[in-house]
Amino acid sequence: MVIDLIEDDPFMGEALTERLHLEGMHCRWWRSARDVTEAAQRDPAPDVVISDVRLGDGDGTQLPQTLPASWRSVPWIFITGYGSHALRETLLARGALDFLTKPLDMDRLLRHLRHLAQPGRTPSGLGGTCSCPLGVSGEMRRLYTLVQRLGPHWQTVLITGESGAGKEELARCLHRDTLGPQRPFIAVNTASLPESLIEAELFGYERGAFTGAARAHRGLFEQASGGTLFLDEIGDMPLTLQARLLRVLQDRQVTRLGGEKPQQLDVRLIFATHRPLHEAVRAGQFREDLYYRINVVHLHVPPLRERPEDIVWLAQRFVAQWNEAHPGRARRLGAAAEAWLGAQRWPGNVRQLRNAIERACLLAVDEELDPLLLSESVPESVAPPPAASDQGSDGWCPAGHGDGMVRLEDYLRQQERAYIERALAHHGWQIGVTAEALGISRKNLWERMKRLGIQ
Ligand SMILES: Nc1ncnc2c1ncn2[C@@H]1O[C@H](COP(=O)(O)OP(=O)(O)OP(=O)(O)O)[C@@H](O)[C@H]1O
Repeated sequence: MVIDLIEDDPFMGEALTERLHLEGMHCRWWRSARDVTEAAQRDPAPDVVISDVRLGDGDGTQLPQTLPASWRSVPWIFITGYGSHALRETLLARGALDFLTKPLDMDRLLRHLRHLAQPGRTPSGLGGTCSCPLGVSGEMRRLYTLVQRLGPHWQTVLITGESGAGKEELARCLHRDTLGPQRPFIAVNTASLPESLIEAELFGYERGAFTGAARAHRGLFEQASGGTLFLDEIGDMPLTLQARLLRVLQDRQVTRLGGEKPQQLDVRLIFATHRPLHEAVRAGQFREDLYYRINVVHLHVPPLRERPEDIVWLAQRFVAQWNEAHPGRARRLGAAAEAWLGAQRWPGNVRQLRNAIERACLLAVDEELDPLLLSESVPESVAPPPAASDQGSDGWCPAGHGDGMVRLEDYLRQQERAYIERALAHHGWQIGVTAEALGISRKNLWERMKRLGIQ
């Protein structure tokens, strides 16, 4: 993998190139906007660009626009000593992979580079005006490209992905971008409705169709007419209803319960499930004919842990949403909080991340969110509960100063030690494998173990 570094500060440039060479990466260093512009006329584009924002002879953020298109289509990471939240948002929205402030979080930079170097990854770049509302990772941008290609014509779409990964968010995005926000979007969780009610809710009923049907009721198919009906948890739908749904898909008509006149169906149906449907088919819990019928256009939302570039981007969005809804109680993520967020696996996906941010925003005393506060919102976080002997009187915090708090450095050191020990145990104390899993070099792991007293 070829990395191009654009950096006018000689110390920073030298330190970075040396470090990347030590990590076994090939890095070319351009000291000015002019140098890289000349290089771009004669050399092929690298695999990734790391660029300073303020260059002696130009603005690094404008540089991509002046370079050939092939240079814009690779990932760009911006680094700066003068970070602003607004600039960060703008660059990420434009498609930058990340925006790092100096002093650089080297581990985070290396994580990105190693991730990009993995075989089979198709990184995406700045794409000019491209702005993906789903995330900044290559995976989410690819999904968004698919959404745009689908256009308004497809009538049936299947979305799969773990719970909380963003299936409904994708469905809403598909609806907005291809049918338009003014059309109806109706979401229904088929697993949350009692079996006896689902049919009446979906198909509607005529007056007197059953005891208690005092007046006619428009079903969800009718209510979503001209727009989208999003049917969530389709894998848990009862078999009897599956048969009825299949008929709807075949005839594209719906009839109210107790009614006689079928109505033409003018609705896009988006089905979603967190269950592997083919397994449900094999287990006899899902009709095979229905499976083939709905599995024409299939979009898969990867879990958050498989697209770590999205974590901080999403977190920033949630903080920005909080700030908008709570004027005068501004919150912001500092480098420590971002590093902590990026190190989590988020088994509950984006929903869990959103909840953690909202809770921390609510409970925070200071503007900058404390990683400790965030970790309390994530019970499955890498942070193990402190040993009983370490707990303060209220049981949540290691004893330190008189107020029950410990210094942040001590807390982070404790977390780092526990995480590395856990990783080592998981990988049978094999240094090489553990270092690779943690995204650091063997040497780096040895150094950390020595510093943290891990034997
Ligand atoms: N790309 C995204 N941008 C902003 N918010 C998102 C994104 N993806 C998910 N979310 C938020 O995360 C939460 C969970 O997302 P969503 O409901 O779409 O997940 P899901 O996969 O449909 O979950 P489930 O299977 O449990 O229904 C929601 O609050 C949603 O707004």
